[in-house]
Amino acid sequence: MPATAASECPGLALSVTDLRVAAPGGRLLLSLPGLDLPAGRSLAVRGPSGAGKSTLLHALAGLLTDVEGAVRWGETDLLSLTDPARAAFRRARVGLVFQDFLLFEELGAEANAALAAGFAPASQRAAIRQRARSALDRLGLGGTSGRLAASFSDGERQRIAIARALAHDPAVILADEPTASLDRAAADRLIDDLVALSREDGRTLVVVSHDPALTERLDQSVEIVDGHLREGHHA
Ligand SMILES: Nc1ncnc2c1ncn2[C@@H]1O[C@H](COP(=O)(O)OP(=O)(O)OP(=O)(O)O)[C@@H](O)[C@H]1O
Repeated sequence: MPATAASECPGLALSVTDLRVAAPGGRLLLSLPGLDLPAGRSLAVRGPSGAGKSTLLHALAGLLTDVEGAVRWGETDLLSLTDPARAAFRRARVGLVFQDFLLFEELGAEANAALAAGFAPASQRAAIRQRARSALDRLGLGGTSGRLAASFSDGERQRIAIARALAHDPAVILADEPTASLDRAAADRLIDDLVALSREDGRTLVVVSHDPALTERLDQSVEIVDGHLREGHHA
């Protein structure tokens, strides 16, 4: 499937310049002179354990405040925003799929996927619930009402987490090791789903992963080693 034409692309371009993240004690965790990703494209972030990959993803999400440099998504310079403005940007534009699934066990798939509806203005709730339902359908989890989150397999839980990230129609999806706890078959299905979110929907996708079956499917890849960047591109 060809990439969505740029004019129709709902994704946002990423531009990182001179990013520096330090631990509270002052140790430098990440130093990135520059990183660019066009709107609607996908980027794999690889590297050894402890290299700074999750730190980068958190910085791209605007979840770290003690950060120097610039992280721009489209026209928005994340680090220049106030905390509430950054949180509002994240809610509106960024879908997060992080390692621990953070599902509410006592709720079903749809209630988990549509969680954002509970915090959204009344006028947006129906649309969020509708998108959560259609994301679950698309990910093969439609018609599961009556089952609690606890009854789903790890692969299914990961897909519920993706449906939740999609429920507010984000321009950007950030995922941390989305296939880490899955068997090969479930991981491969999830990879197809993730790639389609970028290739077919035109969302910008950044995925931290050790899984070559995933990283090789994305448009670009970078390697982080000891807090520093090594860059490489797929054809
Ligand atoms: N708040 C913090 N205070 C001190 N050190 C931190 C903090 N957050 C992360 N680190 C350290 O920063 C380094 C990078 O961590 P990060 O989680 O980004 O690595 P990673 O590449 O995602 O590793 P993994 O593949 O194991 O998840 C690690 O040495 C970690 O211990």
